[in-house]
Amino acid sequence: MIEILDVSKAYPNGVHALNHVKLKIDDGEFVYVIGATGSGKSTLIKILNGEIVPDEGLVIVNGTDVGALKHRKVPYYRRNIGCVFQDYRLLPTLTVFENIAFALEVLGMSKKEIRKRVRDVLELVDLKDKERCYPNELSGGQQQRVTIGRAIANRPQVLIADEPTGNLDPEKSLEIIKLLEKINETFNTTILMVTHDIVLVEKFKKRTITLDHGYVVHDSFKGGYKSV
Ligand SMILES: Nc1ncnc2c1ncn2[C@@H]1O[C@H](COP(=O)(O)OP(=O)(O)OP(=O)(O)O)[C@@H](O)[C@H]1O
Repeated sequence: MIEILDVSKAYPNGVHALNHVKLKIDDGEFVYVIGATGSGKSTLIKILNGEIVPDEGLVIVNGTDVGALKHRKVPYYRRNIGCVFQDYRLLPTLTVFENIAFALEVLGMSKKEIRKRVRDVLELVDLKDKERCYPNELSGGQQQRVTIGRAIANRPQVLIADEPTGNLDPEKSLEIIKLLEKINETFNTTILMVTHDIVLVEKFKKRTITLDHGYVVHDSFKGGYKSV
């Protein structure tokens, strides 16, 4: 479970990026985070993955007090948080197979386990026939599917996707959201997806949290809308 308890964050330039944010997200939920540019969405994600520490309040992810983590413990915490970004961030000199395998090698998995896991992941993201390709030989949608595969290869409990469809056309965006839904259903992974794509939000209805100037101004909670 993710608990964000009265979290505020201001940057040194005086911008209050988050103000008294309170949210509770259950295991296995699929949640959109929306809001205008500068409303605090990325700051919320950075606080969740331990990149920045809140000035006030607590962030508890699966029992871990993220803000209190020692610097050297953050990489271990992040093993449980898969991250996907708009700009894919694949390693250009590694094949699709190697990109996903690399994420598992650093966790110390055996070669045999890695091979099996990568094959399973490639099947899930429907890219078995592309395992020997390099990222620049793939379309944007395919690259994003590899990134998602890499992010979930070690079965994290939480997947954070920051504008995963930002560079894709509507058809490819649809594929990505369906893949995220499949991951959510197959592994019960909690998914937080930051998006500007209101068409997707309207079409694939899910709990939607709206930020405005660092405040949660709306939270549609499991179907019915509740204001905060
Ligand atoms: N490192 C930083 N230093 C100073 N101000 C920052 C920093 N990062 C973000 N901000 C400011 O904090 C506010 C929230 O930024 P944030 O990046 O969280 O918004 P966002 O909703 O993710 O925006 P976008 O949709 O454009 O990505 C903005 O006013 C932004 O200018």
